Amino acid sequence: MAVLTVDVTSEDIHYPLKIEKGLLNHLAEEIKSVYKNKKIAIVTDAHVQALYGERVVEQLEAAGYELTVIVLEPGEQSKSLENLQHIFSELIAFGLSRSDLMLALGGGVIGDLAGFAAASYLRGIAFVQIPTTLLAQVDSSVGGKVAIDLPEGKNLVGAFYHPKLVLIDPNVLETLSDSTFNDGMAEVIKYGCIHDHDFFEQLKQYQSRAEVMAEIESVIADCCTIKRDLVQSDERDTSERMLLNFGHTIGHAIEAYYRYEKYTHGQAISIGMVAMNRLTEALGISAEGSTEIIETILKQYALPTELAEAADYQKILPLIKNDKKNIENALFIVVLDAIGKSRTMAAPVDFFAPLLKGNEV
Ligand SMILES: NC(=O)c1ccc[n+]([C@@H]2O[C@H](COP(=O)([O-])OP(=O)(O)OC[C@H]3O[C@@H](n4cnc5c(N)ncnc54)[C@H](O)[C@@H]3O)[C@@H](O)[C@H]2O)c1
Ligand SMILES: O=C(O)C(=O)C[C@@H](O)[C@H](O)[C@H](O)COP(=O)(O)O
Ligand SMILES: [Zn+2]
Repeated sequence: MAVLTVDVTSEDIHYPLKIEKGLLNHLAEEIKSVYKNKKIAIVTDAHVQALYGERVVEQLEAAGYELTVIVLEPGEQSKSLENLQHIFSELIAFGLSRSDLMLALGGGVIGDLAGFAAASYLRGIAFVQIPTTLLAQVDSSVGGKVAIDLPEGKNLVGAFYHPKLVLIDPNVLETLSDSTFNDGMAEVIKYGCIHDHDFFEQLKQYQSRAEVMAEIESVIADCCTIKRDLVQSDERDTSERMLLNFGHTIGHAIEAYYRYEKYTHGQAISIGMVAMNRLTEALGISAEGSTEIIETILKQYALPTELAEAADYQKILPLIKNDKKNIENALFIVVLDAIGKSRTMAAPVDFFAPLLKGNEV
């Protein structure tokens, strides 16, 4: 088992990320290591419940826990205020107290939503993340960003609230659809872009999902290590942590513009990374030819690199004003000087203007 620890010493927060094939089969002993009471509320979605719900419930019941399982509709639209209210009502009906536990079993949608419910229910209860998508195993379960979406923008209401434990079992990735696996690859590729050229080159060598899966534990550990280090140096997202937002300024606007229906998070940030780098390459900030290299690797994972409707670029731009990286009226963006080397910068007022012409830079 690979164990990484997240230490946010300024907040006295320390928790392990455990990565092991088959970890889901000895779940109860892992939960026992961080939780001594009886009641656990499991939040999951219908796909994950059908695949893994019984296995999780059987083990926890056999270990003597008293459970309730809250099952939500799969998909981004579930990361909503309505579902937050629904979860609170279920927790109250179950009589979950401040000293009890919530377990987030699912992808990034479940982790973000249940995590925010845990952060705010009774002003905060303990929670454990069991991420079941590649995206959640390499990114969303680590670092304590929890949130819901609003029609006005992604993750606009949330908190920094860390789990007590993150249990990552790569075996559960076997049941992902190709498209959901590829969503996770968009964030994996992001890590190469922002931080590690060698890692990016390694990703270029993989010819298929099976080849990635053959080395999945180290791929997950490499991504979690990059994220853990950035989170530890800037938990509240005011400096280095913002680098994790490469491609997200445009990506989040795309998701919101299409009401969280047309593009998944992974697909939207794939388009966002390419659009952002194309703009900065044209300005001479990013290395010549880097956009094409990024586009090529994203296409290897069947990720979109352009909006289906080029005219829509101009329609998504107004949503960028709601980006959380903005300071007063200044837009803050993440740019690559080269693949593997990123920084933040204040964007000039007309920075996004070329997109208004339909993505012709
Ligand atoms: N908090 C963070 O730091 C952070 C980081 C990155 C992304 N996110 C958020 O994560 C969300 C996207 O997460 P996602 O891509 O995991 O989407 P998701 O949670 O919607 O999961 C995608 C699909 O996979 C299904 N699924 C989950 N596990 C499965 C399994 N093992 N086998 C088969 N099907 C399975 C789900 O039911 C769903 O249909 C977005 O809301 C994004 O904003 C948060
Ligand atoms: O953890 C972070 O910090 C990230 O930016 C990781 C992103 O991949 C993730 O999508 C995150 O939810 C975006 O956060 P936001 O603050 O831009 O909503
Ligand atoms: Zn993301």
